Amino acid sequence: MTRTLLTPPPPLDVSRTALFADLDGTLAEIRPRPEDVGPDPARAKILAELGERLDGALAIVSGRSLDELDRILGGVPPAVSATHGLVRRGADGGVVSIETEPIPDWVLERLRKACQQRAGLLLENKRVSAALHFRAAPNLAEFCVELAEVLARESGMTVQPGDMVVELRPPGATKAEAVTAFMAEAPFAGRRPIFVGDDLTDEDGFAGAERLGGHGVIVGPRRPTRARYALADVEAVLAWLSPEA
Ligand SMILES: O=P(O)(O)OC[C@H]1O[C@H](O[C@H]2O[C@H](CO)[C@@H](O)[C@H](O)[C@H]2O)[C@H](O)[C@@H](O)[C@@H]1O
Repeated sequence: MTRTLLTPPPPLDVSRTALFADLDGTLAEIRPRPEDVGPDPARAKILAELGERLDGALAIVSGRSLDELDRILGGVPPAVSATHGLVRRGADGGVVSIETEPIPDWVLERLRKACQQRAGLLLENKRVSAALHFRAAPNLAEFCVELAEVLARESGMTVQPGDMVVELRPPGATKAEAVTAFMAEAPFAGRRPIFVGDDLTDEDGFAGAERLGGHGVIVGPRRPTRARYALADVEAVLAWLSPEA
């Protein structure tokens, strides 16, 4: 982990790189609510071109559900990992779900009740996990984390902290395992993994890339990090990934 000043990454070596990118805060600007993020023609063009330049070795590795990723990205690139590594779709379109049990109803009910009783909280049901968002009520951060911890103890689920959000998810796969699984398959195998992301779960992605001889690129000011390079914001990421870079 480092707190020292990190420099921007060198231009992508597209012939040898497998690129893994987070979505929110990395390829898409943070918005007040998850549903405020939608398709974007400029980003879509950059990703389509990048996928071609990398011969398909491009995957989005996100905390979003698979349906959400398809709504926002329109299936480009085809390779995605959803719900922090619990679901994965390969470059060939095959979907692998590591955990298929839906989040228990009683857990959802307790989260729903908390949202009904406190203005500003938002529940995102991702079927195998649930996110309690407090971006509109930052003063409730501690309450949300404590509630998630209680529910995790009672349900055997895991607490996943994030950017103005706390999630409950089954224990198991992380973004690191998603990177490892992609790297065992064509067209990723034999390339050097680079993972770009902004949030806490992206540290798992950075670790996964490092373990296979690659590295991480952190977006924004969050520190400490195990990433080797840094980019300031979404705009800088999209510029780095563009053919003109
Ligand atoms: O791994 P990511 O692709 O970065 O997904 C992480 C979470 O992103 C979404 O929430 C975040 O973005 C929202 C839209 O900008 C924002 O309103 C929220 O405060 C952020 O936490 C998504 O809703 C979550 O399901 C993802 O886990």
